[in-house]
Amino acid sequence: MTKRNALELKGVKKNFGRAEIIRGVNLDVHEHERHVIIGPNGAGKSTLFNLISGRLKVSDGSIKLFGKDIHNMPAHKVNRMGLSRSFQVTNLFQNMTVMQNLRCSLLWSEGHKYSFWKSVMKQDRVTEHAMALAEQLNLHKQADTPASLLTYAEQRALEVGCTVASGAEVILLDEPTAGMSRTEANDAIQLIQRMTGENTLVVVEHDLSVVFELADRISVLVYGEIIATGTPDEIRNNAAVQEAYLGTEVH
Ligand SMILES: Nc1ncnc2c1ncn2[C@@H]1O[C@H](COP(=O)(O)OP(=O)(O)OP(=O)(O)O)[C@@H](O)[C@H]1O
Repeated sequence: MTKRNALELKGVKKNFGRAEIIRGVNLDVHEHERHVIIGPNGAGKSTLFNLISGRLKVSDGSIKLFGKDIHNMPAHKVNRMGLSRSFQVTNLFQNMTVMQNLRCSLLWSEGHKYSFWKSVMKQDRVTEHAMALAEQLNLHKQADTPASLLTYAEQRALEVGCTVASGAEVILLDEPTAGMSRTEANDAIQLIQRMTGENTLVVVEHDLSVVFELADRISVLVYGEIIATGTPDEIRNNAAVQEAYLGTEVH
């Protein structure tokens, strides 16, 4: 049975001035899969994420989310259509507590405006859901702690929690284990696996042990082009990938 595509990129290009940074990317991300994008520094991974999430306009080509065109839609509309990009730590509400951050994302998923925040704060249902998420994130003991006082790893966990709480089916995570110790990174992978269950996940990641642990499929972006897409084993054994990027790291 053919798998439904959550995301479909066809001939996507992005120029900055005369520099062509994304050079005709074709990429299918299947529904429910964990798809990791790897590539050397400057390959264009962040730019690709910015194009998918609507932060940047494509210069050419198309991007579909569950069959609907989303390229050149503003980021908030792409988000409303079911795609959420992990907020960087700096985008958490730093002065708000863990619970308030989670509530905010839950309310966004239900379409409330932030201006209704105070009245809706009383809703027991939202509170219960936020507490359940805090427990899943192992942040329930810090439920009333402002985000700014959490450790770095806890902030990244909360960021994942808020992304999941926002109700998107497709989740983009940008280097979710960057700056973490090995133990923290392992915990973060487990948390991502636990929290994102049935979601479709697209992840940019540098740490190859994380990549091979997390990915159902991997795409390798080199110099603005995807040179290979496949299962972790296929990518490990792909001669072009080894030559262009992975080199001895695989071995
Ligand atoms: N707004 C911009 N204007 C001009 N050039 C840009 C812009 N954004 C990115 N670039 C250039 O595009 C190229 C790809 O950058 P990008 O950040 O997408 O790569 P990356 O694969 O995410 O790199 P890294 O792994 O180091 O984060 C780089 O040469 C960068 O300088």
